[in-house]
Amino acid sequence: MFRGGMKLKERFILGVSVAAVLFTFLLVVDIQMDLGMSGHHLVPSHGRVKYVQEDAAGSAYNSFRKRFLQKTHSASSTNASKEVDAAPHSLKELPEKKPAPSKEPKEKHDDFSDLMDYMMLDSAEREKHRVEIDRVHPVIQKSMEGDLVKVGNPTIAQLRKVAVRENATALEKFHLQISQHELYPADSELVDELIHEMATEPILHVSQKSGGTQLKLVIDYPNHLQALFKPMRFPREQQTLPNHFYFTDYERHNAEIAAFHLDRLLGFRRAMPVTGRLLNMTTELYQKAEGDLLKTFFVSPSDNLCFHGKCTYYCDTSHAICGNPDSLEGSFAAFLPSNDVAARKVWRHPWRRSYHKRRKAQWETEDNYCALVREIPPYDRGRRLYDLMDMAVLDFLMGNMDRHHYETFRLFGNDTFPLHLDHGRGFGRPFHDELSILAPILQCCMLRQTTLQTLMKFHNGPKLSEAMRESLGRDPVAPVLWEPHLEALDRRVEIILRGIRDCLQKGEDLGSEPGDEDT
Ligand SMILES: Nc1ncnc2c1ncn2[C@@H]1O[C@H](COP(=O)(O)OP(=O)(O)OP(=O)(O)O)[C@@H](O)[C@H]1O
Ligand SMILES: [Mn+2]
Repeated sequence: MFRGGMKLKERFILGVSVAAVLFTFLLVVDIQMDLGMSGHHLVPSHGRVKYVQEDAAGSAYNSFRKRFLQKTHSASSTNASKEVDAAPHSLKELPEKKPAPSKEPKEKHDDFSDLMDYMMLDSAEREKHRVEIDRVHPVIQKSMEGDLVKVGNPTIAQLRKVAVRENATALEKFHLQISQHELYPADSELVDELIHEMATEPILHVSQKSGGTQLKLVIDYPNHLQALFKPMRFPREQQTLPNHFYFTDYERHNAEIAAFHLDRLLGFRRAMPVTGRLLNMTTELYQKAEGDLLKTFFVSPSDNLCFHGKCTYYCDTSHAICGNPDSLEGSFAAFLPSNDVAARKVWRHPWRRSYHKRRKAQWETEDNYCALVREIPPYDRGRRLYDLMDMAVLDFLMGNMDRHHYETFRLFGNDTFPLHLDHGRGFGRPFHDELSILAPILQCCMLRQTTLQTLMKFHNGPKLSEAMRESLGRDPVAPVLWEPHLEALDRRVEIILRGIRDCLQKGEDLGSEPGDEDT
């Protein structure tokens, strides 16, 4: 009797659990597809929008081939298409290309051991292979100029001949230790210190940052600590609106936080430290603002304190940033050194987009665009072109299409790293892999060996998503990313590896695929 009762109870609990799981599943599907069953839409202010669940790794490639690389292929009658047109030959060192991974969960893990084998080859063997696959330039750059040469890596303090004062603040110390090849060393304690200070120190003053298209505030703390603040505008689940161009997409504060962690995990260390923080709208913003910024504060119909600031995009009453009811989340990026400590040079990115509704950029139409770039200083020598490949890796992983310019510190000359700045438009479309962001890598067929090794490590070892989850878990506004963005990272790592494999394989022509030509 008693046992029978338990069974009934168990059955009941089981039934309820199954129903709950099913309901959650339906709700998730509903929200993803915006079918309207949940009765709540993610984008109420912009009406109903359908998101398309897209792109297995393979189909993403095909669409990229069609859009960008096919032209190169069809122009292969000119002999200027070596970069992407690898002629078919036999290949002894590398195993045959494995079938493209599909969405099937049972699919065998492709460990890319062929790439591992390649990295074991010595220079002579690599050279032989390069000739065999008919490539003009090496694909994977080991040591030498493309790699980070750490012999002689002077810091700003050394070059400017200033001693670091004992009582210098964390940000001053950070600025002075920036070196020719990285913003901070792998074991930097200053980064944690800075992050802690930006997240906890009292806010003394708030003003608007001039320049740039969207609202940004300069936050002043005690001891000359300064941060660049980007406010939260949307919940984490909000995706890029399908009809928004990358250049009109809203900036996401959490993308700035996540990009810093991603840059650090990839071993680049070219992004300034960023932390999340929950602010009190009244005491930490309204009461610390003045002048033009102060004039834009108002109380919304639902009694929340709001402001919109002054800027080119989305700085008006209908795009106000409001407290909920009185707290506001934001990203805080440590301020770069001022111009008198370390002036920066701004470079146009060779693979920048057109930033025009209808126009295409040169790299989208030019045959063999990479060969042109390779001729032009500073891309003709040293680390810079490899740095652009790293930047493409970072941007592809987070889906950032907004890389029009980049900056370097002048005092280091040309043989220095590009700063990874401005990632507010990353992490917008977790179900879409934007292959065109990989154009530099796929058109030039080149990557730094250290970057490849890092990607391989994350593909075969503990996943990048896990490392990010753990790293972001320490942020004050964790969870920083919506889960699908983390899953996208692992999928995209594999896509990059497949791109590099294609580059290393004979008979692999990124410019074409059988039956692909007329579509
Ligand atoms: N951490 C920082 N400290 C100081 N200045 C910064 C920092 N990050 C970026 N900047 C500067 O602020 C300017 C604007 O930043 P950002 O690119 O993030 O804004 P934006 O609105 O996205 O600009 P745009 O619309 O032109 O892309 C940049 O030119 C950069 O030089
Ligand atoms: Mn920007």
